Amino acid sequence: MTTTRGLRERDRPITMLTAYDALTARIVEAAGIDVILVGDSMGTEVLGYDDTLAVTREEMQNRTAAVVRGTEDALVVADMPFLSVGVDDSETIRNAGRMLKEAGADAVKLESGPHTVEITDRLTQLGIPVMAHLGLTPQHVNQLGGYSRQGTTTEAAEEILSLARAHEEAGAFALVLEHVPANVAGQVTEALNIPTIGIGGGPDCDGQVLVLTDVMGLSEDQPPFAEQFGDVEAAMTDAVDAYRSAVENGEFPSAEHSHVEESVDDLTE
Ligand SMILES: Nc1nc(=O)c2c([nH]1)NC[C@@H]1CN(c3ccc(C(=O)N[C@@H](CCC(=O)O)C(=O)O)cc3)CN21
Ligand SMILES: CC(C)C(=O)C(=O)O
Ligand SMILES: [Mg+2]
Repeated sequence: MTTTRGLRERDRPITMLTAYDALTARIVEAAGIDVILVGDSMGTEVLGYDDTLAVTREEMQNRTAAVVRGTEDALVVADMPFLSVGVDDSETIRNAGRMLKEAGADAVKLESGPHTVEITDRLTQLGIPVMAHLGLTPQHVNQLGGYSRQGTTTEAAEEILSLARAHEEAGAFALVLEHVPANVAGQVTEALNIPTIGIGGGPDCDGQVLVLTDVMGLSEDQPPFAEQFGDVEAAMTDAVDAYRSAVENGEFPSAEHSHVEESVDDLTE
């Protein structure tokens, strides 16, 4: 079993992948992934929203509970959705605490910035492990104007490094680095003791994370840093199409899927 402490002691890259329900969590755990992130990417990937901002705490908590039910002992991290963190501290603590207490998550992830240093410290002290997240933070899409690469100047990279140090100091157990240059992610990784987990951050992070639907070939828009490792959409389409045509052709259900009960008389006599 992977623990938030044990993550640091791996001798190979950490693997993290998103899952959004018991079904996908069961598959991801069985495939040997170290950490399951119930990402707020759920909003665009399975709930049909245009971005992640509309996702609610209830939705994230319900899906986190489903992921926990679908796994045996995977390390499950619940992503805190837009405005479930930061409005005020007691609300943030309650929202994060419910992910552990009610949904059974092992840790929470917050999209980080200067405003999350203190709350990361507070949550950690209360016993809620925090995964930090710097670089591209998609909940800031309205300020960023898109999902562009972050930390592309020395000044911007220094800001990421300084926030990374501050969150490590505040007690974060790991740091996601999203869509930053590989040399920036590499230097941040070098400077920290906690593990970094990159998504679009190059090979020098301590681990990697991707969105499950990108990996499986089930997403409508794939970021440039993602890789499609399978074509599950084609497999699902084939199965649905085969079912539809078998029903339309009268091939399904066949005798083996049907049962005739001889003891029932002709009902129209
Ligand atoms: N399927 C999926 N995969 C993800 O990795 C992901 C999501 N959804 N939703 C939430 C965020 C959004 N992410 C994204 C989405 C798009 C780009 C992208 O296309 N970037 C281009 C265009 C940048 C621009 O808008 O200016 C790039 O060249 O950087 C990057 C990250 C990463 N996350
Ligand atoms: C891409 C990962 C890091 C994430 O935050 C998500 O899936 O919501
Ligand atoms: Mg997220």
